[in-house]
Amino acid sequence: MLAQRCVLQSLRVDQRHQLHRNIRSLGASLRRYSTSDVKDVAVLGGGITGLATAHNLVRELPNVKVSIYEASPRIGGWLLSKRVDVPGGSVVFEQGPRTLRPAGSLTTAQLIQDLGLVNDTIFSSKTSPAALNRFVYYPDHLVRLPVPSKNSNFAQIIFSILSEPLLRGLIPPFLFEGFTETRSHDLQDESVGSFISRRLSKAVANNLLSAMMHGIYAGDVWKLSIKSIFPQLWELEGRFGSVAGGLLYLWSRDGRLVKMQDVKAMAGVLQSSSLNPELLASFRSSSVYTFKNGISQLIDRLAETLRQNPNVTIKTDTKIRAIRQDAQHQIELDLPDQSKAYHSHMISTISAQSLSNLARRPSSLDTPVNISSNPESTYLPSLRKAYATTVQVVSLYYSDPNLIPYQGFGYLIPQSVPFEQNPELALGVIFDSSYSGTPSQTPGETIFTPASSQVDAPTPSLSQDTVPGTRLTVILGGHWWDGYTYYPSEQQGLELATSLLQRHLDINVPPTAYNVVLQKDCIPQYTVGHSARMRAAHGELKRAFKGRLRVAGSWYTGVGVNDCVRAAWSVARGLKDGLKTGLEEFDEEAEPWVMVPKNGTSSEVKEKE
Ligand SMILES: C=Cc1c2[nH]c(c1C)Cc1[nH]c(c(CCC(=O)O)c1C)Cc1[nH]c(c(C)c1CCC(=O)O)Cc1[nH]c(c(C)c1C=C)C2
Repeated sequence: MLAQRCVLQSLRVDQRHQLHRNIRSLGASLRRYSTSDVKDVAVLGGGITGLATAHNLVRELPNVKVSIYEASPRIGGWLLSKRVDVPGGSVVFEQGPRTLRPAGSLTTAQLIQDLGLVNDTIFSSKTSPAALNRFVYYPDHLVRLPVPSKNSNFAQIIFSILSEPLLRGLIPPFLFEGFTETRSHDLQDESVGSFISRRLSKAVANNLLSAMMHGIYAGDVWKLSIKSIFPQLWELEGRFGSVAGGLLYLWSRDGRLVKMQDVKAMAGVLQSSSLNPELLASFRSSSVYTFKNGISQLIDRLAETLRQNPNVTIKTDTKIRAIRQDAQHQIELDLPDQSKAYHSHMISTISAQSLSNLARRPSSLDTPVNISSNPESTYLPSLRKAYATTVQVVSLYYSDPNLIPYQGFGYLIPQSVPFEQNPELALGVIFDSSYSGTPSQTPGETIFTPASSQVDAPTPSLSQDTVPGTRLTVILGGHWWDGYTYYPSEQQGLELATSLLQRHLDINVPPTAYNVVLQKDCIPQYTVGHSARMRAAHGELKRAFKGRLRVAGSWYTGVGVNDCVRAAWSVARGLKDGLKTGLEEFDEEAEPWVMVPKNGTSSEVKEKE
């Protein structure tokens, strides 16, 4: 409550009035919209967003029936961990996301607490190698990114900035950013690469930002949208003429820039949550976390809890063929066995393109049409061009715990690395042993010791693997494979990964165990124009489905697991509050940015007019 009051106090008078006007108009729409209209909700998609949406629905609206429709035989989507037997024990191979970030993710914290997973959570402290040691491969060796911390050796930082081709020449663009020309008013969006080249330099875009885009989106820095991916940077340039000028201004006021709707969401979370202070303290002191049996533990526990609820049905192997609204405004679904199902509301968490395909106009239902070439055939044409990158995830376990001389989360390979150094078209390598806990040989004994006095060992008591060793993941493909119709086989993927590791890390022994998986179309790409397309989709959803069909998930408001859990929370709450589509943040009338105190509790921030 204190944090909420401080956030509200930090708003300008006119912003506070605007917030009160919004609350009044929300109250008015609530009077028109009764939650008794929400009787039974279909959730399309059984990945993390779908399951978390169902969880929040039964929490918020306990009398409502929820049916989850999943096209494949298993639930969980991209979150999948596999425990594999190896000599002397077992190790966990992740096939998709593997860690979660605690920063700014109260809704995920609440979910973990609700599911009773706190004691199975492995936290990596902010001073662990996983947090401090980040490497980029450039041009033919690993470079540790200088991260200033209280124990930093500044002489070493200066030396690496001067001697490393990756970092040399980095300082002048940052020093002069404040003096570069501001964008023209007509520019509505541009690529991350183009923005960074304009404000800093092309080398920073190609060498550093492209590596970062590989690690998050497996995407192309020259296609991803600055406005969607780094909205604060875009806003700072727009407001203050330069990012540095804006940051300086915020720093001098001890504030940060956030979207008004995030302030409201935060206030909502704080109001409705009952977070355990110990869990909050663990969140504050860690950089990433995962679970003892891998990230799938979140899915397994969610599914178990949902299955125990008599109001929830999970239908796997059920591929919906079409969606429409019937004469009574109910959502009508065409099921695979030619029968129909009716629901008062539906929340779609499947891919934007699949949804656009399902929401076809009646005239186009009997004839097979290609929606990407005929926008008129769907009610949701703005979603039809969305696409995602495909990656191959090659997980490897070696029984030697001292196989590599590096400790850290792993390394990323930027777009600028020449083909001869990356003929495998790899995006990066993750050192999974860095965040997954330390297996004990005998109870209480830890295997690893920190590489230097700068770092702490990971939590010794919890560990994913039951035997010591080195676990690595090589990620191949991403945007390099855009337009491919053929991908490497499992055997080829293994060969590509091991040849890369031999060249980059001098690993010359075969892995003790491995797992190769192709994740087709797994990371949605927020390319230039994403926010404009989403704004149009918001209008299309409102017009065609009048609040009965809403969307959530990685295709819209953030690709991370935390983003999906947050979207699930807000779409479920929105159903209770009568909001319309799940894409409200793209609405033309969405509130602007506001400045709030840095920690939500510091002194009041006064904004310059
Ligand atoms: C399967 C490959 C994936 C790559 N990116 C993602 C996946 C699933 C999605 C993703 N990765 C990160 C984020 C940011 C926010 C978050 O939820 O943590 C997202 C949406 C960051 C990240 N990337 C890697 C790690 C270990 C992390 C988390 C921890 C951290 O930042 O410290 C590694 C990594 N992911 C990919 C590659 C190529 C890669 C290489 C080292 C692609």
